[in-house]
Amino acid sequence: MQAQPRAPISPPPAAASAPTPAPPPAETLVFPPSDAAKLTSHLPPQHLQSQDQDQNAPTPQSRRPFVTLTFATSLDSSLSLAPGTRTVLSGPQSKAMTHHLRAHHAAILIGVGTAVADDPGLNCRIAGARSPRPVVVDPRARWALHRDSKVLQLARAGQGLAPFIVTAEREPSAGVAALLAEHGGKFLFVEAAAETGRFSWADVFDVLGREGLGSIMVEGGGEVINSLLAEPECELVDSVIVTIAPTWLGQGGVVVSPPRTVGESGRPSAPLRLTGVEWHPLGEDVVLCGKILR
Ligand SMILES: NC(=O)C1=CN([C@@H]2O[C@H](COP(=O)(O)OP(=O)(O)OC[C@H]3O[C@@H](n4cnc5c(N)ncnc54)[C@H](OP(=O)(O)O)[C@@H]3O)[C@@H](O)[C@H]2O)C=CC1
Ligand SMILES: Nc1nc(O)c(N)c(N[C@@H]2O[C@H](COP(=O)(O)O)[C@@H](O)[C@H]2O)n1
Repeated sequence: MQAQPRAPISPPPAAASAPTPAPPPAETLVFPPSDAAKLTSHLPPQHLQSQDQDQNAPTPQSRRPFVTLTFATSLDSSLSLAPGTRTVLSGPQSKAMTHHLRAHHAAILIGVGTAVADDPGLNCRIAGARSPRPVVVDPRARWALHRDSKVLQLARAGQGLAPFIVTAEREPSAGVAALLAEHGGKFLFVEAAAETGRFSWADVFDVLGREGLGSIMVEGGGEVINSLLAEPECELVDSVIVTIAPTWLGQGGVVVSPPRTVGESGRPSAPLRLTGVEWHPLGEDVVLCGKILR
């Protein structure tokens, strides 16, 4: 076969004079009402779905938000092929379902591992739907957010919101703080455990509740999901919605597998189970909805 002519390689623009790139072309997703109806009972109550739902309240609300744990996984429970790698698992219909969830939660939360690996947009790309507030859990403030990060490009284009970064770092980068402020985002401070450097999820959700965010969809990645599925943190999860794609990613991926528990006999026991389960086929994927059995 004849080789295709290669596109000419243009020199990279000089850093100082580089114009800010235009936001990525807007993608428009459609999630049919007949599919949306199947999810209604698994969504947060309507009054908790939008940001600042308590804006008229005299004091900031402190009630803990409704928490949905939602992610896409392979048949071998992998979120991605390897740490630091973005892997497409959802087909077009289940991707649209995820964006429907984004439209019906006040915030979308990821760990800094995902922010660094994916440079995600975290907006809702269903026409006319609102976008959630992106929240990045970044205890050491290591996410090098910059003007060209996708989430800020989308915020400038009016296609999404700037992130709130939850950190334990008392003096995060002034440059990042200024960039966040310019776009309507900010750092939120939470104390981390001295021995582990980890937050308690209750503290994270409390601080988000006080920001008026009444519902949070937690998207990942692996460490965030596994720590939230561990006892006693799993008590904070109200709804679980998992897209299962008909593919195996093989060994070495970022796997969802919470810590094992040991039963009274001393033998390993299953740590968690879902109840009230529904399975909804969407394209070639299946979407599993349920609640953690208490
Ligand atoms: N298929 C899907 O639906 C999704 C896939 N992914 C994939 O997952 C992968 C990323 O997963 P992973 O590497 O595990 O990273 P995570 O996104 O889970 O981020 C992990 C980091 O977040 C911080 N963190 C997490 N939990 C806590 C806590 N309780 N307290 C304080 N800090 C916390 C830590 O930062 P620090 O190290 O600085 O202490 C930790 O290293 C990527 O490949 C991404 O593409 C992500 C989301 C969804
Ligand atoms: N639902 C779902 N399906 C997949 O196949 C995925 N890889 C992910 N990943 C999550 O979505 C984020 C990307 O969001 P944008 O498209 O950039 O807005 C990514 O960071 C993961 O959190 N999700």
